[in-house]
Amino acid sequence: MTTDTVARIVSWHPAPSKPRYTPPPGAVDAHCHVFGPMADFPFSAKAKYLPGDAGPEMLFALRDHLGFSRNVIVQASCHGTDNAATLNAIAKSNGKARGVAVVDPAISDAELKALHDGGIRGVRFNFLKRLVDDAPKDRFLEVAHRIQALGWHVVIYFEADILEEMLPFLATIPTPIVIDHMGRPSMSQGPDGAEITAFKALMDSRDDIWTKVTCPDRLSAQGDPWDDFVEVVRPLVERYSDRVLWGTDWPHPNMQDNVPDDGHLVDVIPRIAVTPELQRKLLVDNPMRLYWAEQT
Ligand SMILES: O=C(O)c1cc(C(=O)O)oc(=O)c1
Repeated sequence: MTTDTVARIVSWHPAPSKPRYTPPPGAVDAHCHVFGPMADFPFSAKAKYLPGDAGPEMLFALRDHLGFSRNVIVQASCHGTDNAATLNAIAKSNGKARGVAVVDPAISDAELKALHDGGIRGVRFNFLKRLVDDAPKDRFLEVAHRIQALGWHVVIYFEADILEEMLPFLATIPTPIVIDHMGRPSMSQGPDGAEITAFKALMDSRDDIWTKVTCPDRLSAQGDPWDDFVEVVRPLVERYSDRVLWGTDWPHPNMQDNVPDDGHLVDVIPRIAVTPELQRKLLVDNPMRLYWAEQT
């Protein structure tokens, strides 16, 4: 993408409301991103969108505004396999952020170790054709084997229509797996719909598959306050209470036509995790086990 001719996209709310719900102390926003700033951290030549700057200062201000304590920063596709922007944000967080990288499968062991020292605890494999040009399963599998020694996990982003064909690949991954946005099931099919049922079967196939119960704004067919999402996701949070993570998804890549209010996203939490215990697991215990294991 040539960065001098394309308008830069703003996909986040200019002034998110203050949530009514107060997260428990130590709550982790376990899925968010940073974009740039571009002058310091240019976007990938292969990026499928060109966002405005949404750097660490903005992310940490939002964290505080929403009542969270920590962030897990997931390398956004617009930065390709150069994790410098993500590492920069982690370095500026005073220990309050860790990250998930996207790597070139040819990465050296020394480079992986440097990512670990910079706060990375997982790698992301992205299978969305609108975001990446290729997703080589055989090479991803090699990476998954190599990160085992570091105690990392893999984060996988795919859509419900390819769940079936992903199953053999997922079964061979030797590390814990985190599925982004539940593999994007249809919410309009309801809590017993075919797509969420297939997803639960995947969750049942291994006890080390986790998921992010994120993105009502992306997945709901109804819009804010996303009642269809709540109806489908609440049973999931109860059934897999030790393997669910929550995040804002800020700055909401590609959501410029349907920008969510982050305060409203936080107010979904007590509707999908209906007891203080479920909320503590979702927001504190679970993400701490995956990302700050040495402190648990
Ligand atoms: O659905 C998306 O457009 C999207 C994109 C990215 C990314 O560009 O990395 O990350 C996400 O979590 C979601």
